[in-house]
Amino acid sequence: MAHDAREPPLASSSIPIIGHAIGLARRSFEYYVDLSKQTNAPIVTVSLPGQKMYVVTKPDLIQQAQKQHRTLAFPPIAAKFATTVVGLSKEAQVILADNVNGDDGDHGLSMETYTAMRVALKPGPELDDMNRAMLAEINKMLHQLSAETGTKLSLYAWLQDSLTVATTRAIYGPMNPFEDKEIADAFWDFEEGLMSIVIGFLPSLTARKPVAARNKAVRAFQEYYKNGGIEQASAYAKSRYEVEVSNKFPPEDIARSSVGGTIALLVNTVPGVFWTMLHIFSYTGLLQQVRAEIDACTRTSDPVSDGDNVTNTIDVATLKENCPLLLSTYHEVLRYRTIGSSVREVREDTELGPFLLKKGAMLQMPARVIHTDASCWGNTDFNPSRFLPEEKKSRPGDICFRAFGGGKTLCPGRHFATNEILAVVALFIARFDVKEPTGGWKMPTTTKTNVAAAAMGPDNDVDIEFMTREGFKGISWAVKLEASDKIFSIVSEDL
Ligand code: HEM
Repeated sequence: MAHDAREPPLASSSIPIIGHAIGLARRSFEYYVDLSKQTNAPIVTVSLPGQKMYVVTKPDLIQQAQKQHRTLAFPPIAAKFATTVVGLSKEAQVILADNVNGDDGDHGLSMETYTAMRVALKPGPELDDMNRAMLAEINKMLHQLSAETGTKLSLYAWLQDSLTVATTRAIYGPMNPFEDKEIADAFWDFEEGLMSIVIGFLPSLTARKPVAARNKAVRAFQEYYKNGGIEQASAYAKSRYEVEVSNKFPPEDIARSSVGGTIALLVNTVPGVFWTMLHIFSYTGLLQQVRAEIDACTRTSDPVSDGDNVTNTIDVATLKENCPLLLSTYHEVLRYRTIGSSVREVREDTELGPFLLKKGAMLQMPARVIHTDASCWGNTDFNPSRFLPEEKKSRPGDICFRAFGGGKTLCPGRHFATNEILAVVALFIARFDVKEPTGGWKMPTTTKTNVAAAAMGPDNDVDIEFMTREGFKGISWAVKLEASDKIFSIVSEDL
């Protein structure tokens, strides 16, 4: 592949033509880190069979790339990815392609969907309603655990099953298709085989299992819409649906797009809770400190004025104001455990700083490279105190934190996800004691992580043994959220 001297320096490979493709297949998200160490340049050119790719390795250059969103564009890639992953019809592809990148204004399915999602997910009454519905489900899911004596649990499997129902019920309402365990399992079979659908030459042959699982979930969504399930859904689901109907998206494609949309809802939140819990359990002394913060903002009902039953109430808004170590730990888990790469298509020859990017190439901005860069973070070992307000002053700019991407495509679900993760973690820690496994905690490896995800996935589950905390037996628990007018500023754009 021709290389202009003004393009970013070429990353070398010992095996010609396919060397980088092999590296990516073998090392997954760590390959970008290998490349950045090997070249020590702010951006490198990586030659893949049939595709030129640039990998940005420094946050300043990422900021510049984000500002050029017309020529370094995300929506065209998202549209192609969605088309393949959920199997959109030809008719739907034409509708989606119309003004896909917003070059002719804000009209069209692509642009209107982004706007609808951002509006419904921004802090305010609509998001509060969705969060409250989600928190009520989370409280039920923890209630079902109530363990007076030692109980064993496979942590990841439990989180995946429970959060799938809790989250999707909050989004799709009481007729939510994922209430049916078969549909929930079909969704996760589809998600597990997602990359084989993307890479497959003829997915219906080469990715049979995930395609069949996806189609099962699609049929369940078709039934849901036919039976009017959307009428009782959240503002988020309703506004997406209304945009699709007004753009004349065919009904089957609306169901397909809903299966695709559920990926964003679930795939990063489940590992987000899993890793936050494991890091808190395993880091010496952290569980006790975080628990003391949570206990201090748990309200216990007064048996005289509130009745005989003692109820402990946790307010997520209070947690976010009064538990700095819990928040710092969550923030650090995201730094340490996210890998998401913001991807852009180079739509015309574009200058990025002193470099020339060629039309047709793909631009990757992997969070993992920035999150493991010692020039941003100093010592990059896991440090739960890193994001405490007092520590923050001695850290470089927040542009180094890339867990939710940034710029125009900054994750609009970050507030919803943050509330969900903090609520599950806080309620679990407040209610239960966890027994340290014989031989200590072992963090699962993450080599099988789906590279399209934003968070690492564990290669194996972790079995935990837990029981109700001493002195907390027979207590009822409630979780609530006062109006979230004070948001937790997790990325520099929120400040
Ligand atoms: C811990 C959980 C989550 C993480 C780590 C995460 C991370 C990300 C990342 C890295 C991006 C790409 C940003 C870019 O390209 O610059 C993204 C985009 C997106 N996320 Fe999330 N996300 C999470 C949860 C959620 C949830 C719960 C929702 C929905 C309620 C959601 C909805 C979206 C959407 C719609 C986009 C596309 C935005 C656009 O293209 O404008 N995410 N997310």
